[in-house]
Amino acid sequence: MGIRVAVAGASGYAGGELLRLIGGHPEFDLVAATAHSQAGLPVAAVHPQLVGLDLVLGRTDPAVLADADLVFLALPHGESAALAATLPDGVRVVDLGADHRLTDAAAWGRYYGGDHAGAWTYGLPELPGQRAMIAGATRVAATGCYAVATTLALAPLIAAGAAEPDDVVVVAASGTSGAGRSAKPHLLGSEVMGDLSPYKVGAHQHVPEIKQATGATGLSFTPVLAPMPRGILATVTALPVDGVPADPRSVLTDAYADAPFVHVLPEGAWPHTAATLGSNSCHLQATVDVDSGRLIVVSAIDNLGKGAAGQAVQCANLMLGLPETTGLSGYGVAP
Ligand SMILES: NC(=O)C1=CN([C@@H]2O[C@H](COP(=O)(O)OP(=O)(O)OC[C@H]3O[C@@H](n4cnc5c(N)ncnc54)[C@H](OP(=O)(O)O)[C@@H]3O)[C@@H](O)[C@H]2O)C=CC1
Ligand SMILES: CC(=O)N[C@@H](CCC(=O)OP(=O)(O)O)C(=O)O
Repeated sequence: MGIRVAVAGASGYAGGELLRLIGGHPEFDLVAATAHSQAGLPVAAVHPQLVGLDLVLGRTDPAVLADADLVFLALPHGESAALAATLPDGVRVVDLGADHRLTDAAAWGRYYGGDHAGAWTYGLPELPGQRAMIAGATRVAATGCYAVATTLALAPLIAAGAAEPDDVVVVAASGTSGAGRSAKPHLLGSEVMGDLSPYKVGAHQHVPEIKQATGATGLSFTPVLAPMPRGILATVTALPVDGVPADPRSVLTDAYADAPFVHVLPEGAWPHTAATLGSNSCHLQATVDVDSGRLIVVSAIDNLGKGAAGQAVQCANLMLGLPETTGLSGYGVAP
């Protein structure tokens, strides 16, 4: 018997990707997968890509989950905190939702509303010192999808004193699975195909999370919905400190020398989403804008991989004393 893991919210997009990764993980045994409106259905009826996984979705009930060694929560914002509070201390928990990411209660109230449940250990192993923090934690709040792509691009530049923290501009495009699987008119094929549309302009909930994770003090973030199922491409620009650009690419290369899933691409090669699909990788490239002198970093991830389920498994591996790469691939699926 391996390590007993359970997934709450298994009928959703992030939950489905978790089930796929757990199925290929050499140390994990899936003991429960739960849902809400779709409880009672076989997993393969909800996720046809998982045919052969003979399990019925249970109800999201603490009694079903408490028997696991580790529980992944892939629930809508606001649902994780109440459930997690009912799980025994001995059960490790990785929450893919936002409930426990922010340390600042005022920022939580401004962007999410309702009671602030308090912060857990932040689940981005590539931040300095964070790998050890995650390894010692029993509760981890995995990073938001846009926050993964942006933070991996920006945090080393601010930490190295290469980028001014007070004037950061990010424009990031996401595939539609980033919005979850529940039916919404603006996500219909007829609405999305052939279109690029900005949304939550000037008021996206990942702004306080990115500022917390990177040390940025002034951040303009514009998300764009893109006509593809998966992937995030974030373009991050910042002013160089004292107006003198350091080589941003070498700052990133040094920062991620020991990070198995972050790849600074060869000079001249630029990240694109298709190359990261199905992987737990983040692809980065950086340069200095010849006109404005701003530092530019482009970052690509699979929002359901490094942006959600892959990153959650990476954190779970660390919490359980396994190599962080166990059961995860840095290679994408193409074409
Ligand atoms: N999609 C993404 O790219 C990313 C998502 N995340 C986070 O992961 C979490 C899940 O996201 P995602 O998979 O996209 O969402 P989905 O909408 O695709 O799935 C939501 C899941 O939660 C269940 N659910 C819905 N309402 C309730 C409720 N009231 N109580 C308990 N369970 C409920 C659904 O069950 P049922 O279908 O049976 O109703 C389903 O299993 C969110 O917190 C999201 O922010 C994080 C990073 C990236
Ligand atoms: C395309 C789209 O709508 N994306 C969602 C991403 C949010 C998400 O998935 O939540 P976390 O990453 O915070 O968990 C949005 O912009 O709100």
